[in-house]
Amino acid sequence: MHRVAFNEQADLTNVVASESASKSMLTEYFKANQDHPWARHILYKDFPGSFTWQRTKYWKPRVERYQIGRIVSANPAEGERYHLRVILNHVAGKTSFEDMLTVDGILCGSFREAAERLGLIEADNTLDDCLTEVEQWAMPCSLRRLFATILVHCEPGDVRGLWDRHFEPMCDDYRRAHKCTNDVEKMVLLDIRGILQSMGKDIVDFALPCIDDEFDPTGGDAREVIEESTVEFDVNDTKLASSLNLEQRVAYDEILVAVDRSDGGVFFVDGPGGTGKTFLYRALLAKVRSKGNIAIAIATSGVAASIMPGGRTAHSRFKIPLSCDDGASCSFAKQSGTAKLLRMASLILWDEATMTKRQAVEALDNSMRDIMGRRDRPFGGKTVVFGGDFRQVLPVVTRGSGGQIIDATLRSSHLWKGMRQLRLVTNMRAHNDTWFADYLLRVGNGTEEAGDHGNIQLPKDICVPSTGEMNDIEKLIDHVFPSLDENMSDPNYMTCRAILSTTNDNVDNINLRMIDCFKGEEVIYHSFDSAEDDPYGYYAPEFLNGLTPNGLPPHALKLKLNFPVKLLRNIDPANGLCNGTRLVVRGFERNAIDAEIMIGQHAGRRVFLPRIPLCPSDNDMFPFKFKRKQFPLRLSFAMTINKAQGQTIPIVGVYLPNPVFSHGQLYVALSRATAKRNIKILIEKEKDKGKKQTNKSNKRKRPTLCLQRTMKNIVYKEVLTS
Ligand SMILES: Nc1ncnc2c1ncn2[C@@H]1O[C@H](COP(=O)(O)OP(=O)(O)OP(=O)(O)O)[C@@H](O)[C@H]1O
Repeated sequence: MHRVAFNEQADLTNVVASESASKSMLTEYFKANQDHPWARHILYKDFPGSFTWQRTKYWKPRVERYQIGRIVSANPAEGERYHLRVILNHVAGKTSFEDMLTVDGILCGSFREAAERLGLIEADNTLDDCLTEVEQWAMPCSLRRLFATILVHCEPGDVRGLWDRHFEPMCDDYRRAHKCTNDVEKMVLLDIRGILQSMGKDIVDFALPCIDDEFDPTGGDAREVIEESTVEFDVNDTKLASSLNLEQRVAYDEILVAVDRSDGGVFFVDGPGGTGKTFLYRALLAKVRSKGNIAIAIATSGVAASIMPGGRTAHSRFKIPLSCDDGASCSFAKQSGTAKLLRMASLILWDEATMTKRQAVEALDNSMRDIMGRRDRPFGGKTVVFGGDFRQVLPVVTRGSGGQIIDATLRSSHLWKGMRQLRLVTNMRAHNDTWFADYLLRVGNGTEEAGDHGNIQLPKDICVPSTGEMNDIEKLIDHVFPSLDENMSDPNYMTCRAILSTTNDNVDNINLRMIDCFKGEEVIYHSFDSAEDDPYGYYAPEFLNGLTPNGLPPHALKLKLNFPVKLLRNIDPANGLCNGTRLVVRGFERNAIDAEIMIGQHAGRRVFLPRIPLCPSDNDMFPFKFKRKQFPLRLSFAMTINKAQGQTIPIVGVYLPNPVFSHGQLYVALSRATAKRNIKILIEKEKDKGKKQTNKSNKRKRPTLCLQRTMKNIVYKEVLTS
């Protein structure tokens, strides 16, 4: 498959028969791979970096000078030529066309089939394959959950076909106990309906068989009420009340008095990181729920929600508009299930409220006054408890000034004055290291003495020392992940450690290094990318493959067994699968990933994830609508500081190649640790940054890095003063 240039007058038979015509850059690339085993890891497009193309038609190993290569383009409409190119762009070391067509020992009939088998282009039946692969060894209940996930997140075209083809494996457990096929079908449908409801969807929106009302055990109750009234409370949590410290006890008693009186009350539990706010919430939730009453636990972020029993994000539970202005309301009606739930609830508990925009809280207040018919009482006279720490990260206001951020906080709300303040002051996370606890508080309050450039001094023993013998990042990695080889399959080892940094780029940098440190076979999942509104194919697939906007997984997702990963979407918040949930990879299929939840009340649960279509959250990022079909996962050896808020991480590394840039970031990073000895921080600075380039050749020199012991500490004091 190559082009031949020949003279107009030449005899075509001779042209075709000539040795020169049988050679092309591609056939000689195959030959070079046969002759030079060391070249077999080099992709075709990168070949000119190591070889030069000779006039006499062969690739000669390059002696010096690096060169960038180029590969002729092919449009998807060109069929086989395009698919050949897709394989060349992703697979190195091929030695013949036949070798290119051979995948897992099977000779494919076309490059399209080979690319499909390699997972480089999307097959027509990936969703069917996903279910079939998981059917081999998953329990029917896990299959039903995967089926519901596919309905909600994968945009299946033929829902009824999927149902028909996969019904049998989904009903295995029910069939063993029931003879009647009709009954079995209704039971499977009811289970799927429940799962869909927990994902915020209604089964009637999907082309599935109807459920007879006589089979409906819910008796027509609103799903929101059923969900919350059936949240199981951990019996151990009911015992937490006896180990509350004095400040927690005062708060606990005062809130419960308000709940028992049913006459309302709005509280704000104010405590620096680690003072046991979440511990207190668990005790409160268990107490109220153990009496058969409804306590709604919500949090601003998915991660914080997944730590609380029965926790949901505030936006999903109360249908708060994602961007709401002053005077907004939640988008549920007075007769809706959400309104019914709110009227029935004895307690509403909102964690990490300091991270939410005040307008979201005001929207809930507005709606509650309405549905309770008590416009004069905050939250319509319900007992509502907010909690958080203004020393930590505040609401995100895109490109907002300090003033705009402060104005967006709950503290600037008209509701703030009416909130009864309950203060926690004892750091229970670092209670064995009082020096560290005091130091953290000074950092959080902005009272730690700052030097000339507004930087604060970090304790010498928490900074990675620079010895010049080893790469400094590797020293940080060694501190956080010691003896990785022996511990890589231990979920406890993985759960209690992470490296934190400010930006996604820094985090990706660390995660990529960790891939090589981790033993085991690497599996690469490639995404299927498209520009939705580009019918003429102006945006080439490899251009789209090169994009990795915030919040999306990479085109080539590299995984190994037991890798820690984090979820990038709210797949099923009610069952612990929120944006930010930490998981461990336990198994691979071509179209499904088996993972185990690492933290929160659902820790230990196994879930199957399909590839799902994902779009960037910022619609204006590109001049086209970018869509990536990929597993919604990123590695989580390292994560951003903002994502770590709310989590206790006993062994923490902090990587700061550039200064922190927002209020509370340094404090959140440091305060995840339980003691000074469990945290290491690496602050790099370019040595000659700011100095003028004197190099005459004007070549950019590789920057030399030096380690620092000082760091900027951004604290908006206005938000901390009462
Ligand atoms: N009364 C207590 N007895 C024993 N341990 C406690 C108590 N209160 C809190 N802890 C422990 O202290 C640690 C920090 O508590 P918790 O996560 O509740 O703090 P937090 O205020 O929610 O922190 P953050 O603001 O960082 O989310 C946890 O490991 C928790 O189990």
